[in-house]
Amino acid sequence: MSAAATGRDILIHRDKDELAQATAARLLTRLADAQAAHGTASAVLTGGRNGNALLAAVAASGDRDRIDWSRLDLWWGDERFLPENDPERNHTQAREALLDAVPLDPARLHVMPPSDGPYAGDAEAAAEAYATELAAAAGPDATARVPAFDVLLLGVGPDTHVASLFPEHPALRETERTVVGVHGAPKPPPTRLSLTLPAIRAAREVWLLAAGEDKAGAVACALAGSGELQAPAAAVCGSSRTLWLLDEAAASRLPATT
Ligand SMILES: O=C1O[C@H](COP(=O)(O)O)[C@@H](O)[C@H](O)[C@H]1O
Repeated sequence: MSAAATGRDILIHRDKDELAQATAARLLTRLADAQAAHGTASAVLTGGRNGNALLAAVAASGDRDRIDWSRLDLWWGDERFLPENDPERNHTQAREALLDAVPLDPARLHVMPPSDGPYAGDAEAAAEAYATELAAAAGPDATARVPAFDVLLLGVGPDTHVASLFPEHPALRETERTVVGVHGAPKPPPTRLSLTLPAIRAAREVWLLAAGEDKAGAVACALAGSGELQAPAAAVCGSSRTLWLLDEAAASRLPATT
């Protein structure tokens, strides 16, 4: 299913700070609604500049305790395969931005394995372990081998990558596995773990974040209907909603009719 198949919404905020604050408010509302509807909520986090800015805005929000943090499952869309606590790991950066400041249930915090843990340098084994954890949480009735996440966040890279799915990379062609080891990534570090397109598309809502001039070409290219292999951001969608959250600089090359 392509992103075009489910349609998409595009919201443009003035600048990166307004984008982060408005998205934090939107995320807290979405998760509070999910907890009201089915007791728990689930979100998939993204790293990178916009992902970290969003988490910092949640941390600073006066509304952050509108959600019950102990009934929130947090997953990762991708991770840089580095030693535990490495400052370049997405999880390390998220801890600093938000996670250490809120009362999460450690059993609901689903961290992708580091490179120095039990999988010692074996990204494939680490990916398989995370896929097993996802499948266990999906439950026996799930149509996919991952939970139907309430919100899955994706930062859009300047080359249109999302999670650790890079243009023309073989990981983009994966149709069976839900998590893969990514080797030879063009952005450091070269070895990463990533959800695959089928796992991402199982989410109820997929939100793509992009701020800044350096993202304008990627946003225009993905929203112009580029091929999935050329522009991974064009390949993702949620089963209920696909929402692009931009600032004016990132939206500056979109045609006026978008
Ligand atoms: O390396 C990564 O990059 C992307 C985008 O990051 P940005 O700094 O260009 O916004 C991010 O979404 C991904 O999680 C991360 O591993």
